[in-house]
Amino acid sequence: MDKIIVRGGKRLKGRVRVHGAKNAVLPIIAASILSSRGEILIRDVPMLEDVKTITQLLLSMGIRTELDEKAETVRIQAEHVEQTEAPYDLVRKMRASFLVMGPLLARKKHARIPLPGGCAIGSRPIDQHLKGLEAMGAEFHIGQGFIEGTVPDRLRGARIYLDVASVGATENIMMAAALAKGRTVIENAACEPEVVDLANFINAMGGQVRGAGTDTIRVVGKDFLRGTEYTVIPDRIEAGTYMAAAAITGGEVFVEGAITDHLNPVIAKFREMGVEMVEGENGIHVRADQPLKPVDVKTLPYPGFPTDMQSQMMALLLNAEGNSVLTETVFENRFMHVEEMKRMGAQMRIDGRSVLIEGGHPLSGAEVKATDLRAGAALVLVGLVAQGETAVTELHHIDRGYVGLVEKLRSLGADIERISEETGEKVNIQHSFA
Ligand SMILES: CC(=O)N[C@H]1[C@@H](OP(=O)(O)OP(=O)(O)OC[C@H]2O[C@@H](n3ccc(=O)[nH]c3=O)[C@H](O)[C@@H]2O)O[C@H](CO)[C@@H](O)[C@@H]1O
Ligand SMILES: C=C(OP(=O)(O)O)C(=O)O
Repeated sequence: MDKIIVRGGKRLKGRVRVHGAKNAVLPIIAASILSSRGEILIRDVPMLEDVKTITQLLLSMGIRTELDEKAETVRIQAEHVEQTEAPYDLVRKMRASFLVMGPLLARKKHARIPLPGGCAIGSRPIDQHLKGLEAMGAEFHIGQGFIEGTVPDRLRGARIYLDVASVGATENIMMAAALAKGRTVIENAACEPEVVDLANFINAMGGQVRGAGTDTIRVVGKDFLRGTEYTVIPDRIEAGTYMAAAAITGGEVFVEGAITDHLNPVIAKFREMGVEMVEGENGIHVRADQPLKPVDVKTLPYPGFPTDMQSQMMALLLNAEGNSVLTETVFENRFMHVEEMKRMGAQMRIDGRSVLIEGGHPLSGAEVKATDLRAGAALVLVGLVAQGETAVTELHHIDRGYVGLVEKLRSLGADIERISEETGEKVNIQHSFA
């Protein structure tokens, strides 16, 4: 097991490049299963553990899949899909594995996938995925920890109203609808940029998806989809994390590749806190030379403030001069990092779905554990300003979603390294990706 060691007190300065979006590339790779002709080439693929997991999943189905780490590409040839059962070992590592359900049902009329289960941030049910797919003619049977879906005839288009604007359910239904017979309408659909990216990818394969990015998506099913080349959007959450790193250290950083439109709610809150945010040609300049002001924040589905930036925002608010309230409305249990931050001197209290934060108290380094992916990044952010040394453990969470976090922060001037707990030696994660 590795840990990240960070010694606080450095002001970050420079330029950092944002990689492709994890939450866009995972559904895009899953959607490749829909293509029965030609080859798919996906560019700007972040070489993350989650990407490795989903490509292994495709390989386990007999789909030709090749990751090129240097070129940051994935090539997929899905003419033959030999296996429609997903191994538990892969699904338990990553909930997004469930995104192969829609494509498999559409393409092969069968899928058997281990139930993804709960996780650190909440129970995360899949009822909306199933409701949508059932409306299109799929039948489900649950047993022995698996969910098995079958399609007696061919999936057919349907009108589906989602009770919650779930990102994953919208994506699963959209993918299934792309090969269904007739027209599907998804109402109360999720509007996240990653949903739009998936729709664009399906269209690039010859699909017909309209309205992605609004709450009503219309899909006309096609008889087949074909190979294409596609470039994934930049990761707005990774961008937001580096924006927070600049702001928390009173630094000045150009976050290259960040798309302002995708980050509006985050940028607005940073500005309210007194951080200068200037849109550049291909990114955002962040400059923080004033004390941070406290603000209230509530997470919401897009275009609201993203839940995936909640813990990083908390790190920032701990350093604001005054009290803030941070409310989480998307997941019911996404405050696991609060106790870890308290170990570093944070003064805050959970009150139902909100956290009352008293900013401005001194923070000191401690050994803390990443309780989920974004919580891990947030603890590193606190470490950047805490006095002394912070050691962040349970790095498998961080590795799911950040390419070269340590290297990128170090290039901005942070005093940070990753060491192996067994040998005490430095680890360069970019070389440890198999
Ligand atoms: C791989 C990926 O893209 N992950 C993102 C995706 O997760 P994911 O797609 O799992 O998140 P959802 O949008 O589905 O979940 C939002 C809320 O809806 C609830 N829900 C969801 C499905 C369902 O069938 N029933 C139901 O009640 C969930 O419990 C949660 O409270 O969107 C989340 C919300 O922006 C992000 O935090 C995750 O980073
Ligand atoms: C919660 C996240 O991802 P996942 O849905 O894959 O767990 C995340 O990216 O912050």
